[in-house]
Amino acid sequence: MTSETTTLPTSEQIRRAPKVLLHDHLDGGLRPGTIVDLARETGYDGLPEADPEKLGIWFREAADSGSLERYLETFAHTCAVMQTKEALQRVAAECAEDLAADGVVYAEVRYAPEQHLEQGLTLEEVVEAVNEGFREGERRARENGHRIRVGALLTAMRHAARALEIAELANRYRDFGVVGFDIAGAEAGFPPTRHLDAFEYLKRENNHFTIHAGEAFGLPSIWQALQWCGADRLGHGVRIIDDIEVSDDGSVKLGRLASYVRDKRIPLEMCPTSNLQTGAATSYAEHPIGLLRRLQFRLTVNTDNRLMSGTTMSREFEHLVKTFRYTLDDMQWFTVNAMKSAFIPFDERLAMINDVIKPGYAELRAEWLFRQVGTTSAASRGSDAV
Ligand SMILES: O=c1[nH]cnc2c1ncn2[C@H]1C[C@H](O)[C@@H](CO)O1
Ligand SMILES: [Zn+2]
Repeated sequence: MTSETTTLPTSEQIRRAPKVLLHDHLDGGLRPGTIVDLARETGYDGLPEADPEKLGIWFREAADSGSLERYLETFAHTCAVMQTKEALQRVAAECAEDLAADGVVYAEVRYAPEQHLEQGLTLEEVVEAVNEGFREGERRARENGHRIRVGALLTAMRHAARALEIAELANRYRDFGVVGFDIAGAEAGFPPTRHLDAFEYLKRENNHFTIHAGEAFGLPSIWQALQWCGADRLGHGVRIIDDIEVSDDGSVKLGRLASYVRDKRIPLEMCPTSNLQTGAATSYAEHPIGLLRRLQFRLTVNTDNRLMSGTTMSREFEHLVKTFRYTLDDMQWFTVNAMKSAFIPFDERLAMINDVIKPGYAELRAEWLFRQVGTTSAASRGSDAV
């Protein structure tokens, strides 16, 4: 049988397929050329390279250290050039444009407002500048024939002590471009319960949050994020694999925490390339996404930091297609999972799934029907064609 359900999608199809991105850092996705421009405009002289191409390579290599802590050091340069309203607007607009050009139809992009106050902006000014940038990027994308909707997630840094303040900020801008909250930064030594007050506040406000957990630290971090803090989703969560036993005969046994995560349909924001760089996984082939997909966890595919990982949503899917032979059906499964797990209202998620995602994949799946037949004669093809 020949149909798109059995053949692998091409790079072009992967790019055109509607995609949903839940885990992408604004300060981890700048265009290298923009960093160079902004450094010149704002007088930042700390960049390790002045040439955009070399700078892009520098970020990828510096982030390729095998350690989350060293990976995070590279953000000093991106945050350094994101300290004015104009810079934040430009970076946010380009982010929306780049995602849309890559076929992303819905994205939740996160950043830590507290990291953009060095030149006197207030937290509110930061949020409003980024929101304006996203709206501008959505407009420009539309002019170029793409449709995208971008929501912001406000991140608090886990080594700092401003989580409650940032959670309040997220709540205040809830109907104005901000769809949720997150904590990020070094995981080992900074358990999510340090910020329990922020999570309890958001729960009382019926608001949504995700927590980076189970990336550089294992099960205790995931357990705390879910059972103490009440996270709606897990940023990464790959280490849940530590609670799953695969025997030599192929049988699989889930521990209590892994069972809970699967039974409760807790969304896992998988970021394969980022995990290879920080040492959370050793190769695409051995990335837990393969097993977790087979076990039907609620998995989503994400970029984390497009600049540091030299990646895009399409590239992440290309790696998965090549490694696990995922089809368009698999891509749709990941995409519907992501849309179900988004922080916008249910009716909007449903409309995105039914009116944008499913028709988009259906169109791609139907392409083989319209492929032009060659000049081969019926005789040379044999007589058993149906
Ligand atoms: O993968 C990550 N794990 C933990 N923290 C991260 C990761 N990627 C980026 N961050 C941090 C660095 C950024 O400055 C911050 C806000 O986007 O979030
Ligand atoms: Zn992240």
